[in-house]
Amino acid sequence: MRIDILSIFPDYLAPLELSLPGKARAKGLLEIHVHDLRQWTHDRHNTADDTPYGGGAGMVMKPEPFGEAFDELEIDGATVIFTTPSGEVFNQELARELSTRERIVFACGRYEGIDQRVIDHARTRAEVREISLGDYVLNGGEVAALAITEAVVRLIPGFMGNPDSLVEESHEDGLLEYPSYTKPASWRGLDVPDVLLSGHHGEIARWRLAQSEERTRERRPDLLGE
Ligand SMILES: Nc1nc2cc(Br)ccc2s1
Repeated sequence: MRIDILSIFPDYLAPLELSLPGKARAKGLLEIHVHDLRQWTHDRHNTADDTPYGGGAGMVMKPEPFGEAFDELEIDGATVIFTTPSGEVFNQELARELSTRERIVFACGRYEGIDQRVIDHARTRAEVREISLGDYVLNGGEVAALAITEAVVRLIPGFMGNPDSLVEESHEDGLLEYPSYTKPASWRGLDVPDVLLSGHHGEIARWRLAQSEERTRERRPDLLGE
């Protein structure tokens, strides 16, 4: 998978140089390229935004820099993700879907958003998804691009050292994950549940499922359709 990220704050994406995606890069599974959108501006001030037609507060990101970036990056056939508070809310199902893509290009919005014609133009040459992290508003799309990238790349086959660790995660089976414990068996007067020390794998599996169902019902009844 190749990921390109367009932002006026490229340093914000620096965490992508850390270990998680770096391992995949080393294995040849993943390429990540972060681009400063201002390299496609040509005025003295490297202007990437302007006032909105129709008036209103705030600024809108200009279409020309994105258009030139799309041309140079040759986005045709890629999946272009616009991170935006008005997008579909990201979830594990969407992460799984995106992990199958060969090429993802993120266009990170700032200010009041990106000129609509950028999205409309992108749809003529690529798969476009408009994605939000949740029902809250950030100051820009970079944090969303970081989160989506991490959730997606860890699902790329061969990326995680132990693929089994992907199976029993929260949201993988529509439930929240059961509580986990490790040594010591007793800590500050708190003991590990006996069933986990029993060696009875069937009982352990039943206990873990019951814990997942109880935790999901308490914290996320929406995941159970309740
Ligand atoms: N939840 C989200 N908020 C925002 C805000 C901006 Br500005 C750009 C993208 C996103 S995704």
